[in-house]
Amino acid sequence: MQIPVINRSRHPLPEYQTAHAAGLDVRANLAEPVTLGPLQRALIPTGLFLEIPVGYEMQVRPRSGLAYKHGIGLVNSPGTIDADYRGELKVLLVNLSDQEFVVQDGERIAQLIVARHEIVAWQPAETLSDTGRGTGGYGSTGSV
Ligand SMILES: O=c1ccn([C@H]2C[C@H](O)[C@@H](COP(=O)(O)OP(=O)(O)OP(=O)(O)O)O2)c(=O)[nH]1
Ligand SMILES: [Mg+2]
Repeated sequence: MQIPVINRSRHPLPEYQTAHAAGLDVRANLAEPVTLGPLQRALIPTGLFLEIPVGYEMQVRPRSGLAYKHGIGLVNSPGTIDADYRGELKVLLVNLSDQEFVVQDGERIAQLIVARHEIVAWQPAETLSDTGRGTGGYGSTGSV
């Protein structure tokens, strides 16, 4: 898929790091490093502006290495980039560890996945079809 992109960052475009990676690693574009204290969050700019095709969305997902080693996640995981968004792609990092974490300029902070989505037309109804599950949820099937 081709996605028009304006790169106003000092860094390369997001890239697949291995042959069959699902996610394109995206880099922070920072004039100076950002320090995240425990439980602090920050909207990190990327310098990228995209035009995602209609009928598709982009998901911004955490990197497991940052999550495991430093407790860095995304507050809104997965972030959703809409096809009609023309602003700068930003990444909402949160520090879930008890140590400070410094986000460096050019650091790969998240990964981007493009996915097709349906467009819903609601069909108002009075009843819904019967199922074995019915209204059960939230652990109704047990844990073992
Ligand atoms: O991690 C994210 C999430 C969102 N966005 C941008 C693109 C997206 O299309 C727009 C709106 O995001 P969302 O719909 O999740 O936020 P909202 O709180 O519903 O804002 P809005 O009222 O603008 O839709 O913000 C990002 O750059 N990064
Ligand atoms: Mg919205």
